Amino acid sequence: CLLFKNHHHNNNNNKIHIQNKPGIPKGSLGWPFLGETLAFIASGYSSRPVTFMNNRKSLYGSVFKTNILGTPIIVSTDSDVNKVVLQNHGNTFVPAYPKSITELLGSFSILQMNGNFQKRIHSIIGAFLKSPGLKARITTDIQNTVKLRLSNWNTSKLVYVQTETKQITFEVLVKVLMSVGPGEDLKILKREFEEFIKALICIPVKLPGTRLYKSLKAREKLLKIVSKIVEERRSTAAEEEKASPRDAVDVLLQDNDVVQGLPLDFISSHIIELMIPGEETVPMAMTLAVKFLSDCPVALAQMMEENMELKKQKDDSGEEYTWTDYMSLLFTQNVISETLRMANIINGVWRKAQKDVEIKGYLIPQGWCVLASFISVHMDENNYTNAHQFDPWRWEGIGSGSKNQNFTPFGGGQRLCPGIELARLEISIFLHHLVTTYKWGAERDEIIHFPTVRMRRKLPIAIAKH
Ligand code: HEM
Repeated sequence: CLLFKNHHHNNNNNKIHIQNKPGIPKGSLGWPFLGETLAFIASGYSSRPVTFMNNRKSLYGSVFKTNILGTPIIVSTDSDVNKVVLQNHGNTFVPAYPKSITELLGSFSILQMNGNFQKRIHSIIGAFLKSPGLKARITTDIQNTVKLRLSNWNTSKLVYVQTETKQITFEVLVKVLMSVGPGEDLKILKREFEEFIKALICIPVKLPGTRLYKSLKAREKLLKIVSKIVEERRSTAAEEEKASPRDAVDVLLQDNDVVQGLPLDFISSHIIELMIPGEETVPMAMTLAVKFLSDCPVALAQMMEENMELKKQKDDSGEEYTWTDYMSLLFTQNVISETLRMANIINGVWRKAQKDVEIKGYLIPQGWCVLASFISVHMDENNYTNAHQFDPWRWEGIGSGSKNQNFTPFGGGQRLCPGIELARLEISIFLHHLVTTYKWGAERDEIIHFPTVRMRRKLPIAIAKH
């Protein structure tokens, strides 16, 4: 990314060494401007992205300071400290992402909102995503999308798992958010959305031709399409339809009518911003599950057996699958937990302290950013024996409850991901139909962790029908 290359020549030998105030975590802020960004990125491109954190943890302790992506920041690799940051009693911590992310999100994005507004949006979206009505409907929708996509796979060609899962999850996402089905609108939304998020970590300059400029342009186009949908909905929605919302547009319109009276543009931008957390995360979890299973035939065999059993039962009885059918596949759920632990799709969350806070003897001074590093906790040998090994059996009898502070792929506390159940359902449905329809062999590929988690070659697999 340009940000880092451009300033390379500014390097000189003046490494910054800030004197430690008592209690401020130890650590090095690295070079002027660049800080320790290069080491951080290099680690993100290696097969052990946690190395950056581990090296500093062994030098300075489990909470340390550094300077990455243009931000001096205190990093916590300690799950007790992370818990306090996530719980955020007294609203001490506000979200604080690098500048290009905040530019793109817009100030009303739930990911950067604070206080009552965030709580309100969080609770209505969470309530909708967890409602039994949505669960029943969306289970069928997801199944149809997955089955149709899988049936189009060609056994004589390589299948790129990352591309396929992105298509599936995008379709599900726009269905949940705005009830758009397959067709021209979906294609345009996908194209513009992909353009929009490309700049999530890049140079924060809005000149024509730059990544951010292009992305903000794409955002304008998206806003137009979504606003049209929202407007049509508002003018046609009958009272009874509003009573049980069909999608996030209904939910926000309903809420808007009751309390806010905000312009429709606000609702449309909320919808776009709600696409961000669900768009990359779910397909990457699916893709990495396929990757880890390909590398662990014993786990794949056990998972296949469990899923074949359910399929047979359904075929024999002629009954429809329900949400709970998928959730009752215990080994498959363990595979998903283990995938999320190792994948670290969201490797941590960024916050800024609004006042001085002391946690476990570490001072986080007012105005400092904090990165609660999930990857460090998930890959810590003290929490998980052979942490770099894919071992779904380690979850047997433990489960993946939200009380486990050493397992936070969905964050926690005040901002715990409201899409948690939907995400697990989507992954379960995809894996069920994949393993009961096809056998496969994966080609060599590598996981890259920066700026976001992805496969270098989009994970090509050769498939054969059972
Ligand atoms: C495997 C998939 C997913 C992972 C790993 C994931 C992870 C996360 C994490 C770690 C957070 C907390 C961010 C923070 O504390 O700043 C979060 C928040 C959020 N997620 Fe997810 N997510 C996933 C899927 C989804 C889906 C499918 C949706 C919805 C369609 C969704 C919607 C949200 C929203 C709206 C927030 C913001 C909540 C708030 O700030 O109040 N996520 N997610």
